Amino acid sequence: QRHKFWETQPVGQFKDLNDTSLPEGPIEPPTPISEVKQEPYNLPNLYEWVTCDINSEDTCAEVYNLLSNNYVEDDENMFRFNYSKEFLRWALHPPGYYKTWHIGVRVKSSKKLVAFITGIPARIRVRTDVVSMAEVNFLCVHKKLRSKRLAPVMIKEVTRRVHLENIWQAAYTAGVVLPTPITSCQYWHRSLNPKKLIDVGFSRLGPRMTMSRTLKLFKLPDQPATPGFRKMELRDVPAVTRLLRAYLMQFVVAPDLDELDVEHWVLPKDEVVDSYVVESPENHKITDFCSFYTLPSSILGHPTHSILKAAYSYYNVSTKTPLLQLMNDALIVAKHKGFDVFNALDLMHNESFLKELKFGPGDGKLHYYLYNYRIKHILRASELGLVLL
Ligand SMILES: COc1cccc(CC(=N)NC(=O)c2cccnc2OC2CCNCC2)c1
Repeated sequence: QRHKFWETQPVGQFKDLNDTSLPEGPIEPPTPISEVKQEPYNLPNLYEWVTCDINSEDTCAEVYNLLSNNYVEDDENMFRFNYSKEFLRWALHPPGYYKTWHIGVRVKSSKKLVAFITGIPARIRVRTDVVSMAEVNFLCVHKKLRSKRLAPVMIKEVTRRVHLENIWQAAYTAGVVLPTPITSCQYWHRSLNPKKLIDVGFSRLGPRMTMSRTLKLFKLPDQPATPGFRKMELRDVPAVTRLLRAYLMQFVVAPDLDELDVEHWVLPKDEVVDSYVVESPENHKITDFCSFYTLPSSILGHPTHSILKAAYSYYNVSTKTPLLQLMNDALIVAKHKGFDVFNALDLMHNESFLKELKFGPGDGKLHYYLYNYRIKHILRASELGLVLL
């Protein structure tokens, strides 16, 4: 009964894992748009499809509330992602987005939003192959409607709407193992506000550690160490795009970002995404760059704290400043901005700084998937250059 749905889908199947005769690339060929199912999939009777216009304040608030109350929790159900409305507008409106890929399910009678799933277009390179894909995210079914098998029909519907735009591949992540991960990343956390993290049960006081010893362990300087370290500005987009494109070429799977993508995804946006460049003081060249996005979590059932302010490592490029020093500067500015914790996955070159910068391993993994694209061998996390929100 496991993976009853995924065994019907064009994804790497566990049974094919050792079959090295299967070629890398699309599993099924595209079909003519006229042969794509033209009408939405059937929902159980009480429910109806709705396209969610995230630009509408009311709809955005409905999506925010659905996710805030029903989206992903940690393994111990102590925290739940709390994506903000401005974050959702940012995440769902990249260059070339399709409104029709922001899909909701309402109760016909009450019009209550009870489920959601999204796709956004992205060009993803796999080795030397640049593929137009959908990045699928924010799959959420209201807690009261779980195990009604709504998720498979949500996935089929977003797939259908992606097919209608002549796109045949997708990328997505999950905290659970499905057929079949292209890689699995361990997540890591760096305490910035250890007292609050211990108060809310996110972290525990280490063995033989006092609170004052713990505060000292995680203490950070007030200012970044790197000369020329400053917030990214619009005028930096061409240089950052060149840096990022060159850097991402070393990974097996990575986004193919142009200047418009970099302007959207990496330019600082208050309470959504922060990015910094290192401008060399002598020749004013941009030599390095780091970024992190803002994803708070609700703290479930705590008497005095309701929100955990978390920064998530995004894209970082070091060509002159050692990555260790660049990321320490990212920690310093994140602390300065009031974040409680800085999270990172062990993809790209992150492994090289995690332990030294006092990150601790999280209690779970994030698995990456491609839809309708076979990868011959599972990748090492360090071969992955794609960060999903
Ligand atoms: C601390 O609050 C949490 C609230 C919900 C879940 C988790 C654990 C977890 N599942 N974390 C991650 O998936 C994660 C850990 C480090 C970096 N990125 C991550 O996920 C990102 C990327 C995938 N979409 C969610 C955000 C933690």
